[in-house]
Amino acid sequence: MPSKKALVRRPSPRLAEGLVTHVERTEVDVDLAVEQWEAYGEALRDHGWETIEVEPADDCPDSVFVEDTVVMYKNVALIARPGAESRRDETEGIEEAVAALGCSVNWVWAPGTLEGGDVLKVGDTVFVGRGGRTNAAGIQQLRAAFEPLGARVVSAPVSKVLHLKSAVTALPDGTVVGHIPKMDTPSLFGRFLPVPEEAGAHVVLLGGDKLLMAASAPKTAELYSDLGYEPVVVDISEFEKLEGCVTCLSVRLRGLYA
Ligand SMILES: NC(=O)NCCC[C@H](N)C(=O)O
Repeated sequence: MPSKKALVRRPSPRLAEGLVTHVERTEVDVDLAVEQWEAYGEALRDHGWETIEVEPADDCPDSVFVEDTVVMYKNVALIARPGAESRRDETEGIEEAVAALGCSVNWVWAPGTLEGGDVLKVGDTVFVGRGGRTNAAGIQQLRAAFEPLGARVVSAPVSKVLHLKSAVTALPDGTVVGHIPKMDTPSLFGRFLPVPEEAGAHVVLLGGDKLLMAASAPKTAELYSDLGYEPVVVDISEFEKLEGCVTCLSVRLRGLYA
């Protein structure tokens, strides 16, 4: 039976200093963010996930966005090399966490940059966004790490949003969902469903028909319900102010041998 473990990382007290690139900076309520983070973890646990806290990285304002620090494929963890220099120190704690779980560990090396938010896995296809945070060398290294394990790596331009997964994720049947105004190349994704809200494009697959998604996408939640899915809604407003979404607050591990 596949493991259902999820890595999460407690928000830094410096969260409000987190990076913003494609949105205007607005004030972040750090206490509220911590409450929202607790509720997010609760939602994972309520649906059978064991949450594992990565050692906090309090000097790194964006460290709560743990997804960006590692990419998992089967039992192999590829430690990212964030394109944002202020995020580079975040990877130390994640290395320890994945090694402790018995993963085989690989690294992205300079001049490569890669952030986990740019990587979308749909079965054995691994889409990787080439944009502000992930460069061509990073993509080549991802290919070298995962193609020998059976992955097919497909690269996609990303210019309108922070990461590939700020624009697209996928439903349990592999249909890619995205908000077209934020996408560079909708035709790249094969079976594709457009959704009416940007945050509606972000789903975390909790298992079965359950989709974890943000409260800021009510029309898309209705669309998913109509299609037979069960949205599990969490409010992540304070993270959205920093261009975070539901996907970036955890790393789900399903391919562990343990
Ligand atoms: N995977 C993600 O969507 N990560 C969000 C990162 C937001 C953070 N403020 C950053 O700019 O790096």
